[in-house]
Amino acid sequence: LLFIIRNHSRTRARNLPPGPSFMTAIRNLFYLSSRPHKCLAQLANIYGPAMTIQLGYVTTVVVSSVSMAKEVLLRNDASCSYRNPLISFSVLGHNEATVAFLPPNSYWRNLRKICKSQIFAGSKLDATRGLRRKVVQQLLSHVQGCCEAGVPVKIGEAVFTTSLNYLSNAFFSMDSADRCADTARELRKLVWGVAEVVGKPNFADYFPPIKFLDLQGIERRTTKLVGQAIRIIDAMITRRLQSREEVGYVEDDDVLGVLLNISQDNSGELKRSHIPHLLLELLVGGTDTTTVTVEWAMAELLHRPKKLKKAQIELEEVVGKANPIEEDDIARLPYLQAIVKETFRMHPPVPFLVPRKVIVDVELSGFVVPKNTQVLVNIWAIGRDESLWKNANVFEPERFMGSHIDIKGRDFELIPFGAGRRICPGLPAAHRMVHLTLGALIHSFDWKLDKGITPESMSMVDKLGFTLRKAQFLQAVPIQI
Ligand code: HEM
Repeated sequence: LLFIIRNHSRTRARNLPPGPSFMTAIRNLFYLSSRPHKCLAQLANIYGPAMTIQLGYVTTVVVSSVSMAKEVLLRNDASCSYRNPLISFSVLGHNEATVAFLPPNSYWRNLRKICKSQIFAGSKLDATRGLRRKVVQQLLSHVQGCCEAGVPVKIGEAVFTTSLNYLSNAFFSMDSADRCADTARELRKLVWGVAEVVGKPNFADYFPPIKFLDLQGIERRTTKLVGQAIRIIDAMITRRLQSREEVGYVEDDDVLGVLLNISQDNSGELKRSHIPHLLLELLVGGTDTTTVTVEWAMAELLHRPKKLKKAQIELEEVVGKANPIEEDDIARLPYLQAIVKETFRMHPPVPFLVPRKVIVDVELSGFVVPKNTQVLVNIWAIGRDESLWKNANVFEPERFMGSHIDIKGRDFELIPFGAGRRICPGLPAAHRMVHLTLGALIHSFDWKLDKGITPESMSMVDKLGFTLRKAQFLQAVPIQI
């Protein structure tokens, strides 16, 4: 109860956006903790597109419309670009070394610049095209194995492995098939574990006086997992530095090599001790988001098999039956692109963006949002807004055919990667990976649901953890085309 209502009456006194009463907040307590995106969207229908809700000690303003999202992310981008470092992300100094939780200061700008120019620039991604081709080929081999054995594929698990293989290859030249296999397996377990534990709502975030009790054990578990992951990455750094010393020069143009070079040039752009945290952040942030997108897209296509057929026909016509899909094909596959956009509209992996915080009083359409307020942009609600999208709850990729709407942060009806200065830096990599993986899965195989499940009976319920996942993971049976 404390989680929801503390200071409720005090907040009413200020010129804050309206919000639910004490009793409504209590009635919604259970719902709020399990499916907050939906609960807050329903409350926004009553209180309006800017709404105040008291979460324990944290006054929170939730915005749920295109015009209010523009107020936050465009007009007031500078003042709304701070973060509220959650306990899970602050263990072992993680928040001081990572892009997502630093305040928008000069060090954060350095890290963004490094991401933009050294990791996710078009030329860098072009250079790692072969890596993505390879890991997607490994995924298809796994699916082929399941196909021959007649067993279903756990789509989320398989795509998680693929995304992580790609990132760890690009970051550390680590191939799970080679001698580093043990380290790769260990890292996989840890990245999965970190995403699990940081996705749990931690009451202590909203009620700091009980933080020291760590009642849910989240701080303890995160510290353990993050600590183990950092040690593994640190060991890789030590090995890399040793081989640089021994050999004098090693061919290490992977991300780790590039980051080490930057940290050694004494410009202060990047601290050496921050490299493991930064790499861990990118691994965790990049893997789960891409995975749930592909899993939801596959789920929607199995839920509506005619759309799956239509996508397969497009792939056959553009790519050719006997050819594997390549990244260059994506631009010539408008229906595949429409499927991905429609998936982002209905199932944005990060439905509130990463929570923002204002550090000065900010005026939003006549309301005053006082300093230290947390600001959530409910992009799930925007994606389901019937005034923007006809039949908003129906998966209809056709709505994007011939539409100018893009996902790059300019069209506020669809901002799965956020917008403004905090927009996701991994967007270019995610764009390639999601289209390539999904395209390959449906181009190489036909799919049916597991025994006893029909398109009509399959569950499409979601659950919010670190990302917005399917509550029941998707299993599907591949069929040779
Ligand atoms: C489908 C895939 C992805 C989605 C939907 C997604 C979505 C998001 C969103 C909504 C934000 C917050 C933006 C805001 O506050 O306005 C974000 C931030 C971020 N994302 Fe992604 N992301 C994806 C993939 C990736 C990948 C592949 C990486 C890196 C490998 C990555 C790294 C980051 C980082 C470092 C931030 C923090 C940026 C900052 O605070 O300045 N993301 N992402």
